[in-house]
Amino acid sequence: MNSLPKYPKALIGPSILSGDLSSLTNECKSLVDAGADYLHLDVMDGHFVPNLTIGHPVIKCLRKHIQNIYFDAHMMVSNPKQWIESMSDAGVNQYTFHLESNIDNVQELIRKIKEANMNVGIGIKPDTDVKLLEPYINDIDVVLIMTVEPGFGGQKFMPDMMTKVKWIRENFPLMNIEVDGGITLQTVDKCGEAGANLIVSGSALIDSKQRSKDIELMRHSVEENLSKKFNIKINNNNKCNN
Ligand SMILES: O=C(CO)[C@@H](O)[C@H](O)COP(=O)(O)O
Repeated sequence: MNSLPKYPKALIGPSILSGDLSSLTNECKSLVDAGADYLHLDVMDGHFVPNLTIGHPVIKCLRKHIQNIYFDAHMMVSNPKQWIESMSDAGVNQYTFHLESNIDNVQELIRKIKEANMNVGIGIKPDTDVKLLEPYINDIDVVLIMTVEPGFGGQKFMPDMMTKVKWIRENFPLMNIEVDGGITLQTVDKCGEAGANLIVSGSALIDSKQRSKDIELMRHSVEENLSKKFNIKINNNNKCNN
């Protein structure tokens, strides 16, 4: 079984979007060596967002070179049902789709992702009401709160999104809450203070000259906040299992 830790832990998942995609394996290995807890893979289809990135053929090749890390696929695609089997076959551990994409039946989509042996995430864009997630939260593994408009790396963090994170942490205390977009050493504190525990950081970590230290600083900030504000205890085994 591919799993996240049972209780919310502070985990750092670098996004490879701003990395050197011509050397994806090396880029990912360097992030894993620097202490990444998981890798966040941004999949874009040019319809749901105005950008194109990588798909399952690339991820499948990547998986042949990197086995011991959890792959979190952020599916910024119009038809998330279409890619479930191929992403599972490519070695993806978590399939996060967007509530705003074309979905006939959300529960059926969740079921199909689980049947394909992947964890389920649901993401929402900045303009989407967090309460729309409520009917599904107990059936999924991760909620993804976008802190920028999806589509591009290097955008500015939207602090207003922290009210959504707080609402989820207060109402679903054990939920894995992932935040993504504009997260740096300057903005990560706000994420942990609001109750986020899964931190996606792209350009800040890719461009860093001290990735290992920055990953550690980000993790420490989130651990401190989770334990102080929400009494969520952390143990040392932080890795996600693949
Ligand atoms: O999903 C996305 C963008 O759509 C993100 O994963 C970004 O790639 C994060 O990059 P930074 O904002 O941290 O540079």
